[in-house]
Amino acid sequence: MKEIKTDILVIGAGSGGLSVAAGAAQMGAKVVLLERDKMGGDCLNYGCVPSKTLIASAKRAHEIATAGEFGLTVSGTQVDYAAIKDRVAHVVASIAPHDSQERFEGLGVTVIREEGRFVGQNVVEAGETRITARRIVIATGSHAAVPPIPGLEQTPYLTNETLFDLREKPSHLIIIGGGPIGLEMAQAHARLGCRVTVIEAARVLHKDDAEAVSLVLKHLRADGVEVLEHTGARKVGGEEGAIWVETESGARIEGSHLLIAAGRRPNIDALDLPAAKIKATRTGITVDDSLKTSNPKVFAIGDVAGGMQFTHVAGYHAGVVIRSALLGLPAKAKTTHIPWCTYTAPELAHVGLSEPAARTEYGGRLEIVVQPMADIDRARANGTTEGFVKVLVVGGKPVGVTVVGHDAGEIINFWAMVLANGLKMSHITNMVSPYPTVSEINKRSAGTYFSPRLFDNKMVKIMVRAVQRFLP
Ligand SMILES: Cc1cc2nc3c(=O)[nH]c(=O)nc-3n(C[C@H](O)[C@H](O)[C@H](O)COP(=O)(O)OP(=O)(O)OC[C@H]3O[C@@H](n4cnc5c(N)ncnc54)[C@H](O)[C@@H]3O)c2cc1C
Ligand SMILES: NC(=O)c1ccc[n+]([C@@H]2O[C@H](COP(=O)([O-])OP(=O)(O)OC[C@H]3O[C@@H](n4cnc5c(N)ncnc54)[C@H](O)[C@@H]3O)[C@@H](O)[C@H]2O)c1
Repeated sequence: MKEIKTDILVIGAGSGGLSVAAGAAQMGAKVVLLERDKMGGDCLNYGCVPSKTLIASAKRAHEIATAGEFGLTVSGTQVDYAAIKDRVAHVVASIAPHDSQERFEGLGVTVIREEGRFVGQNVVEAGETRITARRIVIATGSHAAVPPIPGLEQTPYLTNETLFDLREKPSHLIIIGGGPIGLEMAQAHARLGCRVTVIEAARVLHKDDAEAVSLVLKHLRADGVEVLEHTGARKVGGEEGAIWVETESGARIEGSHLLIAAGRRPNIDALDLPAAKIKATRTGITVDDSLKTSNPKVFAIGDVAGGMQFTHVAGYHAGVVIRSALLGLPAKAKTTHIPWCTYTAPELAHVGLSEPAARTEYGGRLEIVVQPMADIDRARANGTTEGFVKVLVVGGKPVGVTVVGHDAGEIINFWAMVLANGLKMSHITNMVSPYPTVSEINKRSAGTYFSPRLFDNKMVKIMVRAVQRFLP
């Protein structure tokens, strides 16, 4: 067995692990990085990148199908599902060099392509190598949770790890789970000409603003997606190409393919966490707000830590750990300024408190501003008038924002900046937005907030009359 001593050992070369490894190595630390599968983790290989690339094809298909509204006649469009998957693979391959073993070795990281397993409090074995580290960062991510539905184990099904390799277009895709994965893939497939049924045990996108979700649902249904809510899958069966699902409400759905998108489980089974006295639950490794596990020499970041499961959160966690493990500075991971976006059409994005949480916390002090997209001239020109920005304001400061509409994920960036820096609505009125842009909606939201204060205010009217009397 080969022995290595290092400053930092990172287990998992996905969004979180790669960011820690790159940062630590470039700041002069000795870094060892373990990866048991593909460099780049879920986001690059089985998650964000392939899903958003597939959505891009679906968006084109939809634009062509609705070109008539813009005075264009298009005929004879064919969907070549295999060619779309070729493009998905091509885009993944074009990003892969950034996450590659070669690039990281070039940064001075020792990359070992083996599975890591704890054999002591700060000792990990990976293949024929034993690594002893001053600090260890677990960034092993998550995998698709497969619910214990009778018959599922004997039935062929897809997960996010196999969906993007599928080359024959499903004639009828049944999806169990109406979270971000389920809905993004449902709409993309419907727009590519598949029949799609989503079975959701609770309500779809249950973490998001209910009013915004209902707009998303309206559009999904208009695209032909059948969405069954508040009913779980009771029984599943069938064979390749002929799958059936019975729901708790008694419906029987027959389709060609089944996608399981029913949440995530942390990748912890191979780690032998008890050997390092690290505590975990079903949802992830237990961490404090500095991302330390129950073993103070070991951190856990990203999906495996069981909190918000997004690439940008894994990257943010990496920064917190670098500050603490490398520079010895106090660092805490917060969540109130973390945005997210579900890339359906319309997109649905959020940052900060939800409306129910803000009501509980602030009661009567909460003010709500809703700015419709239809008031924005550029949205009219673009034909994307559906949607709104909803800002939850307390004492002049936004505490939560939901955006639903075209490019909501782009618009939420602005509000992420506002919340991260504790800016007020008055700061937003100071800016000037170029006309005509869709992002004008942000400034308009601040205008909508201040309008009643300015225009429905007796004192302002009295003051203006008085000033007008004395002005030369
Ligand atoms: C279909 C889909 C779409 C998504 N879309 C988005 C999106 O649009 N935006 C967004 O922000 N997030 C999205 N996500 C979530 C995002 O992919 C994850 O939050 C992100 O990848 C988590 O990063 P991570 O570093 O924690 O884990 P990962 O990126 O999964 O990396 C973990 C790595 O650890 C390796 N590993 C595991 N165990 C071991 C071990 N014992 N030893 C060595 N290596 C190990 C794994 O092989 C993997 O490479 C999506 C996820 C899915 C499934
Ligand atoms: N755009 C993005 O940023 C993006 C996209 C995809 C995924 N992600 C990340 O990946 C995570 C996982 O996504 P997800 O959609 O799998 O998870 P999720 O947990 O958000 O949604 C899973 C859904 O499946 C339902 N469900 C579970 N068991 C079921 C059953 N037996 N029958 C019917 N419904 C059932 C749940 O009620 C839930 O609504 C997300 O929470 C998010 O953090 C992000």
